[in-house]
Formats: sequence, C-alpha cells, structure tokens
Amino acid sequence: MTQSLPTAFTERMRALLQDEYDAFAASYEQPLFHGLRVNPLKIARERFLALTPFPVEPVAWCANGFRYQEGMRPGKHPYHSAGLYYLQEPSAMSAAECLEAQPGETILDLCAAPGGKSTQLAAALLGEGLLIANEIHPVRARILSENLERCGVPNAVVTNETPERLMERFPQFFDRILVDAPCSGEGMFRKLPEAIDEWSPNKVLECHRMQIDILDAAAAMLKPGGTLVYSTCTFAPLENEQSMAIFLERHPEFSIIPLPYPEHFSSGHPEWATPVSDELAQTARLWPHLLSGEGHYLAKLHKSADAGQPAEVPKKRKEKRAKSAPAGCKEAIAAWRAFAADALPHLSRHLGDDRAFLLFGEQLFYSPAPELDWDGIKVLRVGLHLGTVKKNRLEPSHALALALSAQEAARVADFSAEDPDLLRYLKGEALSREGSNGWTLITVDGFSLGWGKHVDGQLKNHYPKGLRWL
Ligand SMILES: C[S@@+](CC[C@H](N)C(=O)[O-])C[C@H]1O[C@@H](n2cnc3c(N)ncnc32)[C@H](O)[C@@H]1O
Repeated sequence: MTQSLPTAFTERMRALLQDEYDAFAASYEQPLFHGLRVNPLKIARERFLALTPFPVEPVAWCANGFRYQEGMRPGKHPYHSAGLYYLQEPSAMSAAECLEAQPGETILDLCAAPGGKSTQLAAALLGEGLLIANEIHPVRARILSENLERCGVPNAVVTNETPERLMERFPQFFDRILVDAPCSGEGMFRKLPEAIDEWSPNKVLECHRMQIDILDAAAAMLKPGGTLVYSTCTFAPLENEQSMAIFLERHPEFSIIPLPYPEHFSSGHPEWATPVSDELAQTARLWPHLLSGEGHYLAKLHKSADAGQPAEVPKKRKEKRAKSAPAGCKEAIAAWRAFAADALPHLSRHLGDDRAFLLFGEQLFYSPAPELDWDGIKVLRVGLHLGTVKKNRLEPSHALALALSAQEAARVADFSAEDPDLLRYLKGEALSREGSNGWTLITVDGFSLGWGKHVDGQLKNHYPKGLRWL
C-alpha cells in the first residue's frame, strides 16, 4: 500500500494487538481479496460453476460466495448486467449470512446502500416475504434501488428515511434486522485508501454515537423473539465491543447469540469495552491477517420473547384506501393484464391481488405487502416495478425483465455471452433479426437481461439509457 496509515490508528492497534501487530501491519502489503456472490434468484450455484468464465474459489462462510483472482473483470461481463452475481468482498458476505433470513419473513436492512447485504438478504427470502432496504442518503438510496433491480428482486421496498422516522412507523414489526452501521472504515483502508483521508479519532467517536442511536431505533423495530445483527468494517473497539456494551446496558431485553465459523472468525474482546461483559466474547472479529478477507466486526443478538407484545402497525384502512387509490389504477391494472396476456403467457408469479397494485404517477408497482400504507414515507420502489402506463398501455420496466425467466415470456431473443450482437444490444443499438412482432425478452445464455421490441424484422432496443455500455 502506498499511502501511510494514520499514526493515531497504528499506535492504538499496536497497543491492542501487541505481539500480533506485525502480522496485522504486514497484511496491508498483501494483495486485495476480490469476491462475488452468486444470486440464486437468477442462477443456481452449480449451474454458475459450470458456466463461469472466471476461475473461482469458495468462501467458507457464505454458500454462494466465491473469490476470484486479480485481473479478472466480472463487473464488465454481461452476466453481471443480468444479475447472476453481485461483487462483494468476502468478509462483507458474513453479516447477512449470520442473520439467517428465512423465506416469508419480514426483514429490515436499516443502513443498506449500495446494497451488497440487501441483495444477499433478498436472495435468502427467495421472493417470499418482505425486505425493507433503507438508506438515509438519497443518492445512495437510488444506487441501492438499481442494484436490487439488477438482481431481479421482486419483494423489496426501498426507503430513504432516518432510522427514527422508520421507528415511528414500524414498532416491533420485523422478524430480523441488519444494522450494517456507518463506521470509520478502518477495515477498508486497503480496499478504499480514501477512507484513510477521512479517518480521525473524532470520526471514530462520532460514528460510535451515531451507532448507538441507530441501534436504539433498530431495537424498537424488532419483534419480541426477533434477531438483530450488528456489523461494522472497522477495528476501533469504541465502534464495536463498546457500542455493543452500551446497547446491552440500555436494552436488557437483548442477549448475544454465538456466531458460527469459529475456525475463521475470532472472538470479540470483552476487555476492550466498559463495563466488561463476558458475553462480548461471543461477538466476532474478522482479521485480515487471520483470514482471506478485509477487517469486520459482527454481533448477533436475540430479543427476548417476553419483551412486550408486537405493536399494531398503521395499515391502510378500507375507507382510506378507497379514498387514496390513485386515479387510473384500475385502467393501469387492465393495461398490465393486457400486456401480460400477450407477452408473459407463462408467468409463474401470481400477481392476482388487486390491492397489491400501486400507481405512482404513471409507474405501476406490485407490492409485497398490500396491507401497508406508505403515505408519508420516502419510498423509491415498492416491490416489483411492472412498468409505465401511458394511454392505457403498459411499457414494461427493466426491473420486470430482470425478475423474469425466459420460460415465462412469449417471445425471447437469446444471445450467447460472446455474440457480438449482444454487445450491440448492451450499447443500445437496434438489431436486424427475425421474430414475431411484440415485446421480446432479451436473454444472455438463457438469463434475462432486458427488453427489446420486434417490429417487422427489427429488434428495437429498450435497454435503459443509463445502463448502456460505452
Ligand atoms: C457500511 S454502509 C452500508 C453498506 C451496505 N450495507 C452494503 O452492504 O452495501 C453504511 C450506510 O449507512 C448510511 N448512514 C449514514 N448515516 C446514517 C444514519 N445516521 N442512519 C442510518 N444510516 C446511515 C450510509 O449512508 C451508508 O450507506
């Protein structure tokens, strides 16, 4: 690494690690670890292994996680555009894995952008249940939304709120919550050297205070009996064991649950926090000199089942729904049904609940939680974006294409990953190609990638302008 580490950081780490410090410091001279996580919403692990053009090696603590070598560029492959995998550093795969989300559950990812862990949680849900992926910064929330779209996630709601605001709306609502907290990023110094310039002892303190507030909000939103995972990518005890020690003092209804993979994850350090609590030894540290990944901290907590009854979440009242149903929703649903009858005769998803269709302006969505009222919450996406309704016709969305399989579509134009026409499609060009007229799902080696529209021997390009390859 060319950039030198801040002295206050190295002195603290030397004092903490003592004999181990030299090995820790030497890890900064080692090459970075690169990882990708296969997206089971699009492709099964074994099929990916048969198909991957990059040699990969499994990550021990994540069934769908793999390392790839320096020099490979999986982010520049059409399979990435088709959402077959998400690029994610191996240690970063641990937090969502440890939350153990189950299909059908209600999950909150409270600090979610750019979406590494949200896409992983959505994959664990397998399209069943609800994921609220929240990000406080509007620009980052948009990137989060795009990443969920690319991964073909049908059941995520992307919000752009403060934790406090969500807490008012969703008391004791979630089965599981991930708090991947904003932190001073010491574990990322090697991967993102700009984190070094932004670091200061004061930033560590500010992050610690912010983490306490975010955790308080998360505690209030978790159902009794629910599970919380707290994670950071920093080494500072103040942001790790100390944030947990304070949280446990403030919330006696929580207890720490042991984490898996003791052969890879090291114990947390109770002696690095006040008051010293032995429980903290069951939190985990991922050290870059002890495993093939960057630095992380993890804690998994259980909320006592006796911690009070789940509160009533404001739901749409019938009369309110009738009043607030946007004008044109009925027509929009009819436009969707006409589109689906023509272009998606084998749709496997059952989109039959009229209450689940939501119209925002011209944009039609299918909500994974029709009973919830989103009024007053900043929402970027509610479940599956079906398309834009204009003049009683539906123009299908890119999100819909990515959530479909080739078997569901009436018309498919399939290209191999090496076909020059595929590159032309990704660049936004129209293609000469025979086929019956109408909306056509474009696929790469059988995996959905976007829309085209056949008109008399021409395949018009509907790959979104902002995603086109240059
Ligand atoms: C470590 S990053 C999350 C990474 C993400 N979980 C992933 O896997 O891609 C922390 C996020 O918390 C957001 N954040 C910053 N301040 C916050 C606050 N006060 N409350 C909630 N989130 C905040 C940041 O914008 C950032 O996107």
